[in-house]
Amino acid sequence: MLRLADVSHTYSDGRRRTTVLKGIDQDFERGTFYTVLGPSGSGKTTLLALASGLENPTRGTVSFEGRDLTELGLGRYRNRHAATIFQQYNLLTYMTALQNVTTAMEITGATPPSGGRRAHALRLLDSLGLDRAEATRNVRRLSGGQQQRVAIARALACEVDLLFADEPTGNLDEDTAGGIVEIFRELAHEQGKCVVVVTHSAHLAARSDRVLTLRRGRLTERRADTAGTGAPGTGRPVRSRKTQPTSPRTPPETRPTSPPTSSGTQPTSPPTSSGTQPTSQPTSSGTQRPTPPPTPRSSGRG
Ligand SMILES: Nc1ncnc2c1ncn2[C@@H]1O[C@H](COP(=O)(O)OP(=O)(O)OP(=O)(O)O)[C@@H](O)[C@H]1O
Repeated sequence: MLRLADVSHTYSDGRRRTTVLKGIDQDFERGTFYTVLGPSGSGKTTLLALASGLENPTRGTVSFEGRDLTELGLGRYRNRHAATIFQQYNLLTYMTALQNVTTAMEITGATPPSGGRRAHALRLLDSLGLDRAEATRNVRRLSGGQQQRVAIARALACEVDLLFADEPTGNLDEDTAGGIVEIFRELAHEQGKCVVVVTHSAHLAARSDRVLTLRRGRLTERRADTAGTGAPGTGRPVRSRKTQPTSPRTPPETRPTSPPTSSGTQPTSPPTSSGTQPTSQPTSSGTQRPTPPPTPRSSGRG
């Protein structure tokens, strides 16, 4: 589905050049939940930025279903196929949860399967455990875990095949984080999405199908028997055997250990193409990653 072929990435900072990723070859498949581990500064966020179409690699190709993203167009790819959930959610804090979701649908031109955008957004939020009162509340008055679920609903509303998340449980308590991880598993195993999550959490990695580790610019895969849920020794994803329907499900309504901070809710700008991406993304070095401007669809999904 998504292929990184001989991908390298070098940042140039004045006269200094830092090669963060070195010749990465990796396929990401449908119906699979991946986690990417690695020490701080190893390039996990950079890898996510390239895979999610926020940036082009300085060498190599990223292709979606056989088409190079530069040929497909990064904006088009993000609009139609990939959504990113950021650690700080990047919600629009002057809006309700519902408005955050419907605005993303408007920007990306996502067409709801039935009913209007509002009804679809309410259904999505409900399936993630946010009732109507919570859905119509300003997002600043929601807990960290609820805001995270709004960010997930917003990504899902754009009906993409690929879901990327950067440290999605970093600010959450154990129960809430566990609920979010189960949502990722269901999205992969029951809705056939490809979910790629960057994390420092060994617990989260243990719930994923395939665990990739980034170290010194190289990506390696840990055997599934040490990852927790994969078939022992095969490294292959394990499909969920659950029989109950996906929706509605209700993740735990616990609050984060620390209250949501303003940084967890302050967007730097309105959502762009996928409805989930800010115009710039802070990096570990404190600099801003440039991201392209929004490219709204002219018509329905194609
Ligand atoms: N825009 C940039 N310009 C220059 N260097 C950058 C830029 N963005 C990131 N880097 C550098 O690239 C390296 C990898 O950064 P990245 O954010 O991808 O790492 P990470 O593994 O996600 O780190 P963390 O786990 O701390 O979030 C770091 O050394 C960082 O300083």
